[in-house]
Amino acid sequence: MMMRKLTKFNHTMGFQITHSNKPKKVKPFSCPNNDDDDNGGTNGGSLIPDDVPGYASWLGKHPSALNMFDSITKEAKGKKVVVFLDYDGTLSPIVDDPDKAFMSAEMRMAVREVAKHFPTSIISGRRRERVKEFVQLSNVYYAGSHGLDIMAPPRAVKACDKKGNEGAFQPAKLFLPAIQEMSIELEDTIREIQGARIEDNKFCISVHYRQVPPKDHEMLKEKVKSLVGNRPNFRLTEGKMVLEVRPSIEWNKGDALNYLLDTLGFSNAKDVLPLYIGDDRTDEDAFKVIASRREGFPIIVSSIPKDTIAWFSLRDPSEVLAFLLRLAKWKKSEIHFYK
Ligand SMILES: O=P(O)(O)OC[C@H]1O[C@H](O[C@H]2O[C@H](CO)[C@@H](O)[C@H](O)[C@H]2O)[C@H](O)[C@@H](O)[C@@H]1O
Repeated sequence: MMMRKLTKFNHTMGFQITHSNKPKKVKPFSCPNNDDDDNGGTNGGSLIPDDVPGYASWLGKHPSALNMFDSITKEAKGKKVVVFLDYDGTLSPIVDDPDKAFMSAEMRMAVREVAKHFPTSIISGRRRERVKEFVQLSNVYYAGSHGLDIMAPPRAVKACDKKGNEGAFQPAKLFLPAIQEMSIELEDTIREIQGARIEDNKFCISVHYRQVPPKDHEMLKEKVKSLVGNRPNFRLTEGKMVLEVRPSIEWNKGDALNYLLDTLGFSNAKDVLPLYIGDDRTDEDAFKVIASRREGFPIIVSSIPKDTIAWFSLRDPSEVLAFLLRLAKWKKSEIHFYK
């Protein structure tokens, strides 16, 4: 269905699939034994994405959003574009130490420019405050913990806690004591595993194994799965060399996207065009929402072929940067044209 729509869209727009003019050198995969992990644009080396088996034909199904740019803006003309961005692997490269996943100054400038022209939100698995520390922008909205902690526009206050977090929408708040207990149990569970670490993301907990010797990966996963399997209040999702322990409520990045569209005042708008850029499995929930709206653009960041329902792709954060800069430039030129 999606492919049919994409094909029709390409046809209507006279679109032609080509590779982007990006520098060819990218780095080898740091973790070759994890099928789901791509290089996130960080590792130095000689692997060329076009040489990755299956990448060229995958790109045929998920064309570069840079090559599609003119078609995207043609579709966006006169509509209200709303931008949603993931953080890790999208705005910042994947690195070994989660505390060092810094965003470049160029990327910050690009996001700031985009946010000047379009309502822009960052939806991350991390705790909301942490993402804000990394991003350091006041003109974007932040959703942390995979959308379980959303700071929406002030006029759309849906929840207010007594600790002063006025305006934050936190649908899993009642789970907080249980999450804190779970965090302690997880620490105990992984204590003996070399390189394993816990990241407390407030409404969810990440168990990182990027720095765990490969021989111990399965053992770590088994231990965490068995702990979480015994706690009906929790569920487990997997990201890039990370297990994400989340409260078992039906709420994901797709729901967060809908919530933000709603609070931004676009719930009934016919001419709204959400654009979501993300690299990880949890971003697929947001892609799904856009796909079902039949308006907007789900864009995956990946330099290896992977299963996705995103229509378009960008190879790594450097292509995300190029795309965002073009988007801001396009809007500026439009404003100038109509003046
Ligand atoms: O939704 P996201 O913003 O993409 O968050 C997903 C996870 O991202 C972070 O982990 C990932 O990036 C780290 C830094 O590059 C990397 O070391 C790790 O292996 C990746 O999985 C974050 O630290 C996690 O808490 C998020 O769940």
